[in-house]
Amino acid sequence: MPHIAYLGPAGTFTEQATRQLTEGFGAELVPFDTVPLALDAVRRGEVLAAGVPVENSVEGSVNATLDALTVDDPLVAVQEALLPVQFDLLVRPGTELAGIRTVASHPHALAQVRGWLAENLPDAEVRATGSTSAGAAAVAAGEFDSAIAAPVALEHYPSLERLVGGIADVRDAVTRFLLVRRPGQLPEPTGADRTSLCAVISDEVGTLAEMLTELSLRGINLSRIESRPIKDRFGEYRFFLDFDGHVADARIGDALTALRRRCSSVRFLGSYPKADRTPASVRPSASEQAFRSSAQWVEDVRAGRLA
Ligand SMILES: O=C(O)C(=O)C[C@]1(C(=O)O)C=C[C@@H](O)C=C1
Repeated sequence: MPHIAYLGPAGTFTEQATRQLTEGFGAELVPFDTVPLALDAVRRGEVLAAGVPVENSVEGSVNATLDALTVDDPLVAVQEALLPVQFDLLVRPGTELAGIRTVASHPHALAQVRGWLAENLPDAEVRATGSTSAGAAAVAAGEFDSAIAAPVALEHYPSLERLVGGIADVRDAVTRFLLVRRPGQLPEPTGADRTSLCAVISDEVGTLAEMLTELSLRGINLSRIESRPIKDRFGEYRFFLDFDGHVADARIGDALTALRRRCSSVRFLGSYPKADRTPASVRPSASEQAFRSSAQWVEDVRAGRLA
């Protein structure tokens, strides 16, 4: 039975997403305290894959995940899931809103309920934990008065109760998760795929614009660009790009070839089916057929088959 890592303990949104991503595999899910630890277990081959959060529609990128994907041996995403997020306020029985002095949760969760906390628990001290369910576990252990947790957390902490449900400053908030593995056979192209990569470019006039032009010239839709500091040199950044298409598609392969030439370094982070299954729109000049016939034409010219 394949073992799959996730950000634990049991009852996180990541666990829920990882169950969805591995449905039908008969996988055993293994909790880790942090995303980097989960990814290291994949690198060492202790687990087959890891489910990790990458981005939230309210709070943006999960930087711990992005950073952990750029260090050590490369890993690639093979599947994507989108999960709606709303939170419960969990407490020990008998606790009332007025008696809450501390509220614990993952920083990304706390950021998504900032408005609710300001209105309902203005005097409570906010404490960051490694995950939403780590917050719930700490409340069960008596360390904090309350936790902002995933609705599924209650199943795992039966000594707690839901004081308030459906908490969210933004009603339709969504978090995006990836299933990440060691490099190997890529998922088959489906026509509705996303490719992710991370590129470091030199600090010179126009390099970012030129990198993006390589995509737009080939009609490739960029769905996300994010920069993170390179860390060991001030003022230098790595760019995370997500765009429509699969590395097996001619236009994507052609764009990656160009990026590899232009950038100081490029790390491929995977080509995988998009969770929402919306097909990529491909202009006629960027179609497989257009790439094939023009490459054939160049070959014919080189071989002297055309005048
Ligand atoms: O703590 C959890 O439950 C997680 O799965 C992490 C995480 C995140 O990193 O964004 C996942 C979804 C929610 O947006 C809040 C927290």
